[in-house]
Amino acid sequence: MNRIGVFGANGRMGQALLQATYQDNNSEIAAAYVRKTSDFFGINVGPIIGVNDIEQTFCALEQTNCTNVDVLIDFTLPQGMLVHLAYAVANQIPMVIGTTGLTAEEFAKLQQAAKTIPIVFSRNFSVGINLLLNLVQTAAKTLSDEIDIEIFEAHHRHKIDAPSGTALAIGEAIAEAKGWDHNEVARYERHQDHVAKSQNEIGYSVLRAGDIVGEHTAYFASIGERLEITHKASSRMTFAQGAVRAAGWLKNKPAGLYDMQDVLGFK
Ligand SMILES: NC(=O)C1=CN([C@@H]2O[C@H](COP(=O)(O)OP(=O)(O)OC[C@H]3O[C@@H](n4cnc5c(N)ncnc54)[C@H](OP(=O)(O)O)[C@@H]3O)[C@@H](O)[C@H]2O)C=CC1
Ligand SMILES: O=C(O)C1=N[C@H](C(=O)O)C[C@H](O)C1
Repeated sequence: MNRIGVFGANGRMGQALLQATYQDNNSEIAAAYVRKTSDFFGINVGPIIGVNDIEQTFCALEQTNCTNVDVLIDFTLPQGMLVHLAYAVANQIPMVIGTTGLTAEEFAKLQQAAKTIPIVFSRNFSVGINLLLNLVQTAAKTLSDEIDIEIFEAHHRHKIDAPSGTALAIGEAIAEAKGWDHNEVARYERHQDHVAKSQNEIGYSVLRAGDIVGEHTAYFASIGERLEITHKASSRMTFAQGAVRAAGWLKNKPAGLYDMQDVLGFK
């Protein structure tokens, strides 16, 4: 059994991760971590995820009874993730990370940690998006440089980072296929520009509304035709099951930075 510790266990993804771990035949919930200040601290996990045959309570990292974990999973916020990462490094525990919105400095810390522990970091753990990352590279390589490339993403009203980690991963994959520096071609803002778009740019647009789980479209448009490659997630269980799969894959891997494409064998 892969004994999994879930950080941010009370969050939207945290609860989905507990469910996915519980449902996976090769995994079990070893720890459901919340902040000590959380309303969930000390209450039973079972009723929260709709099962009655587990006895764990939501616990805090500071507690010694939250140990004996094979793999840690983090879908929180960058600030929390870095604290959790330090704990994983100090205790030499492999880690699966889905937290998005990292700065370059925060990502550099993750890369540094991966020199001592194995880490799977992915901005989207769904199979579909990981296939889409390959499809957009094929489109970018095949279509002429005169094509306009734009990325649209839509998420629920609570999401705080924008563009989404997935949208940026799509843009970076396209830039790599084109041989462009993503930082130079990414265009996040057109408000009050009053200039037509230039070639060799990747424009991002963002929608936040209601309970949208996650939608992404890459547009490749020229005069007379347009290719749109779209992925729509309708359940967070898709991401959670991918992360639990990654945790199983990671368990006995050497230190290094991996992603979901490695887990799926797409590379
Ligand atoms: N890679 C992927 O496939 C996916 C990634 N995500 C990403 O996962 C992250 C979480 O999303 P979601 O579940 O919707 O968010 P929620 O707001 O529902 O949950 C966030 C969780 O993180 C905890 N948290 C926040 N800050 C800290 C901190 N400083 N220390 C410890 N814990 C902290 C919160 O605890 P508290 O309640 O106490 O504030 C909460 O449990 C986001 O970055 C999102 O983009 C989401 C879906 C898929
Ligand atoms: O915050 C979310 O909900 C999601 N975040 C990830 C992202 O930023 O790309 C993945 C998914 O789209 C859901």
